[in-house]
Amino acid sequence: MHRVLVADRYRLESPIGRGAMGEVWRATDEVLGRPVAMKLLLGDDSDAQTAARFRLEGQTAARLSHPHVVAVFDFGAWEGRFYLVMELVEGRSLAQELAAAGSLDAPRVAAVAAQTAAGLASAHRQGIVHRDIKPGNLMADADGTVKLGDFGIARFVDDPAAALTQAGQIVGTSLYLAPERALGRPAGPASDVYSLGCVLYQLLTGRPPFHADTATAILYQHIDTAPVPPLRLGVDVPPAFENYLLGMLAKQPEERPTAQEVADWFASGAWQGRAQSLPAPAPAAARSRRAAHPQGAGRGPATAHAPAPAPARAVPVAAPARPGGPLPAAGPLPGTAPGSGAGTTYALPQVPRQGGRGRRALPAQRGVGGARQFVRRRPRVASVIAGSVAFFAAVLVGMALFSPKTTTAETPQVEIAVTPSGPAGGADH
Ligand SMILES: Nc1ncnc2c1ncn2[C@@H]1O[C@H](COP(=O)(O)OP(=O)(O)OP(=O)(O)O)[C@@H](O)[C@H]1O
Repeated sequence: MHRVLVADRYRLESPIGRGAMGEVWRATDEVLGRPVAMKLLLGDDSDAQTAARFRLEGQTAARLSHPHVVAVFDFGAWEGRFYLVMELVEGRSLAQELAAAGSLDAPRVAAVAAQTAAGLASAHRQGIVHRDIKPGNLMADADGTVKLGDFGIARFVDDPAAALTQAGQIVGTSLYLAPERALGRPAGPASDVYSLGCVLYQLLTGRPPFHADTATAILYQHIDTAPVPPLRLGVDVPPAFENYLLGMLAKQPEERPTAQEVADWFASGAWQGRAQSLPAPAPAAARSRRAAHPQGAGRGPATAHAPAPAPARAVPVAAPARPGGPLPAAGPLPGTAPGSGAGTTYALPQVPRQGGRGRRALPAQRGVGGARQFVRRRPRVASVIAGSVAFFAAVLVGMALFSPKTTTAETPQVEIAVTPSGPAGGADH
């Protein structure tokens, strides 16, 4: 295969690596006389679905032209194998960078955030969701410029027919999968922002926000566990950076910033800021407008924002973790009200939005309405609590009515079995 000429034009020089769908080669475009990267679909994987996904990767990426997206030059078939010709990124992926360094410092991660989010925003403006943001798909060239590649499982937001995955199958890596996708809902631009948040968290701390022995356990954590703030892990990161990152990891898609907002915020240098004050609730009009576009699809190009973020909401914090120690066990998000003393609260800095768009306040901030919101978001938890209360009441009434006149020491013990309850709609992976 070495020094082979593909399609009478591309001379294969040396292998770069191999992924799930194909092998990537360093090659030379002999017509234009420039180095390129060529992905060749693996011979033994060339079923119709894989070939369709491979073609879609080329067509999707070819629609994008952005300094932080790997450019696609050509696509074709040669000797029964599909190939994709791309811009050659002379460097290494962030997965490799991470493996070599363990973790990256805050300025480097902020640069990665700004650049990747800018590339992502350009895809979102085209109606394209990447769906597979992970360190291996972020490539850094020799001067550290990051480019987003591998649109292999991207699909157009507004084209459900383009779904090339089998029904019920969640494509993507569970470590970076947004909660809504773990629940089997479609991916939207906000899902990419969540995945990027997971990647940034991993770059900063050396570990993804959630990890467990099984993909299912990880999915549950994405749905219902608050990430441990990086500062609690002993990571040297400015509080404003941490707050914003936790906002990208919000469980509700509509509470996350858009990719363009992420790009602008990190590029502005606001991440170097200090602690935020407690948030003010967003205006009702802004909330309803936000809810009308939960995934951010169909928005026009995002606008530039002022560098200083305004706090918008508090982020519940998980139990303290020992720096460098294991993550706390999975558990439900605490509904801790700000200032309740049950845990530190963090304010999410909010980039001002054009037209006064704002982020929703957390239930705890909305007083009585917060309880209603909690019940709406956690129907199973609420029904388990209600059921347990009713059960206890029935037991007490029964004991009062039917128990013989005995002393406390003679009263038989009542055992109550609590049935564990998980999130609805858990997905197979
Ligand atoms: N345009 C490119 N320039 C330079 N290296 C590239 C380019 N595209 C991919 N690579 C490298 O080639 C290797 C294989 O990439 P590929 O996209 O096929 O798989 P992957 O992203 O590692 O895994 P998967 O596709 O299974 O998610 C990776 O090391 C990647 O960094």
